[in-house]
Amino acid sequence: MQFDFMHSTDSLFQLHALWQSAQQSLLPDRLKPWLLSQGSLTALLKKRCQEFRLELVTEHWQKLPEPLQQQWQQSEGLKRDVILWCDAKACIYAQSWLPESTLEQMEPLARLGAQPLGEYIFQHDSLERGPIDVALLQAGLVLPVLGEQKQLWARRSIFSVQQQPLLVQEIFLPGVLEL
Ligand SMILES: C=C(O[C@@H]1C=C(C(=O)O)C=C[C@H]1O)C(=O)O
Repeated sequence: MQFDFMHSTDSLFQLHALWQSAQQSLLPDRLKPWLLSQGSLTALLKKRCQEFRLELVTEHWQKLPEPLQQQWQQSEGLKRDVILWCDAKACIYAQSWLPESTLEQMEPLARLGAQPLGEYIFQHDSLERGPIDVALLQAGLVLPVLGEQKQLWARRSIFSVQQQPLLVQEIFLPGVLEL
């Protein structure tokens, strides 16, 4: 299935999703291990497929969403959207926000390109992962090709690397269930 992300929402913040603690959520059994995985999702996917591929959808310097401006007391950062493919199955649509202070502290994060974000941050001893929140997103708002009827589970965490924050949001696409 070819995904048309060009019309996807610019920011998942626009979806006004109901994010809840993963620990307090009733999660589907088949996705639970993926949604609760504390380690690198990239590493987990790579173990489950022959050919892993990262598709860089967008990487733009822009205003942070209002909630992140408040939380991080910064106004701008890098928004990075990728699709993680496993054996030609689209598995994860990830949208990450990296504020200016984080990029100043770790310059390679500003030029990851096709290198998975996880491969960089999980090699740092200073990496800390905040709690995982989950939400059930109206897929049609993110993936029009899936139509309104589909709902997709998503998770998000705020990481800290060398005491600098970044937000990672991951939407689990139907391909994950085929692995
Ligand atoms: C945070 C990770 O990085 C993965 C890769 C991403 C990227 O390259 O932008 C974003 C989110 C993750 O799916 C991870 O591997 O857990």
